Amino acid sequence: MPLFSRKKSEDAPARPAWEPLPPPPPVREDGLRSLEDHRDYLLSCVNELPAFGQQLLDAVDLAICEEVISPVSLPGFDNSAMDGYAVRAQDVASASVENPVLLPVVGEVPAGRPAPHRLSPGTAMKIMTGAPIPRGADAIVAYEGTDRGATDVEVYESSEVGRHIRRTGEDVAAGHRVFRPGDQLRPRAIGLLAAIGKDKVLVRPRPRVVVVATGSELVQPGQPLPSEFQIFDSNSYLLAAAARAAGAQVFRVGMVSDDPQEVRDLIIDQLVRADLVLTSGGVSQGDYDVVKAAMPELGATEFVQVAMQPGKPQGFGLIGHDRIPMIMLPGNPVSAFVSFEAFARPVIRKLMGVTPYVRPAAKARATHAMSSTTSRRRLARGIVTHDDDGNRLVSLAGGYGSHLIGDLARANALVVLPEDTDLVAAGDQVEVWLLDEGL
Ligand SMILES: Nc1nc2c(c(=O)[nH]1)N[C@H]1C(S)=C(S)[C@@H](COP(=O)(O)OP(=O)(O)OC[C@H]3O[C@@H](n4cnc5c(N)ncnc54)[C@H](O)[C@@H]3O)O[C@H]1N2
Ligand code: MOO
Repeated sequence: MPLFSRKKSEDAPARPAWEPLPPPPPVREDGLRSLEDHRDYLLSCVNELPAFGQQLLDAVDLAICEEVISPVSLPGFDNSAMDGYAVRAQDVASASVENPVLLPVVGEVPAGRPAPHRLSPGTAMKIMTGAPIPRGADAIVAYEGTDRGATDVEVYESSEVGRHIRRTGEDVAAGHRVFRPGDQLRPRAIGLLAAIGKDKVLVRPRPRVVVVATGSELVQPGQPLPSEFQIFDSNSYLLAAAARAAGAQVFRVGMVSDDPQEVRDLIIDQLVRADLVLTSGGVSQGDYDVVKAAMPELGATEFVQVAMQPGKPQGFGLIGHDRIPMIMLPGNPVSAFVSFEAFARPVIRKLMGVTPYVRPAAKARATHAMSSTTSRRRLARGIVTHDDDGNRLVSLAGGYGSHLIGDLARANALVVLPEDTDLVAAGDQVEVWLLDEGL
């Protein structure tokens, strides 16, 4: 016993009283929270990132936050769809290969310039694709229907009023709304914005997502494994790649050991550049479950068990004074990925303002029996194919274990096996989350 001992409260550094998390949804009688309740709770705890003006090419795939009314018509003026001659349809009505019509060529209109003068009856004017139709002309004859003459042209085919003429506003009318807030700017949309003369748009930025893997057993890929009992860190790559595919700007920090102070120091350093922090590992019941041990000191946190397999242990927090959202995923690689799909991807999409936040569910016919787990939703790894009629079929990509990253890599879907069902029979329809496009 020391003679003098200081009071405990003086020893321990004062722990800031973090503003608590919003009230979480209640757990079920078995102590688990449903997948939907947990996902909706996380979504309710994050806000869309503020919008800012971006150059067009930096806005690809982002959600626009303004209504865009086209200030111009597209096309902006009647113009030619072909290189050829502007004529009056009635002047070439009788033209054929046997009986060509001969017209004097009275001028030329390149793209970007007006016609030199009005087209008089009985004459032709050379015209290039995109050039404005001269007043007096009402049809185009393409070069291929003529002898391409420079001073006079022999026309071998008839035309009709409007042939090869692209009309003002037939694509987009001036004053028409071309985008509304929330639309995601795919490359085609970027093309339209440029076509109506916009060089900047108001969009929500890509969320900056910091990815950290925890675990003293982890070794950086590319380095030698110091012992046969260590493993390469796959989760930080898996999660970074998935976050990038979801639209985030990713900072893969890599690995940190199971030392709580090291984890805290690293997270504090990273908060400054994060809109979201994703970690893997250290959220279960183990003696070294470092994330669970370290993070409550840095913010308001919650560790909960979700009624899903894999992905049961989950952590969430609003960290630091800026309350940066942090999703603490379980360490088993398949658990980390499935949890990313269920929770982190919707959150990233909400930060970006891109809807729907959740992947739309699809259906597929099971090609063989699949077993669920009692009271937990099973998200099995599946391979979706199509039958001859184009209907979706799904079979399992290997086993149910949450360490089977080889099977995960072969899968293109997650098969949702309900908690109230023990067995899905061959031929039954099941819900699938399609992970790749075009399935
Ligand atoms: N007594 C109990 N033990 C466990 C429970 C439980 O309820 N009671 N839950 C199990 C479930 S379910 C899961 S999921 C895991 C989650 O554990 P942690 O989040 O604490 O993860 P770790 O223990 O750190 O790692 C689990 C597993 O994954 C491997 N791992 C971790 N990080 C990586 C990485 N970056 N790259 C590749 N592999 C990684 C790690 O080596 C472990 O094998 O807990 C169960 N236990
Ligand atoms: O729930 Mo854990 O994620 O099964 O492996």
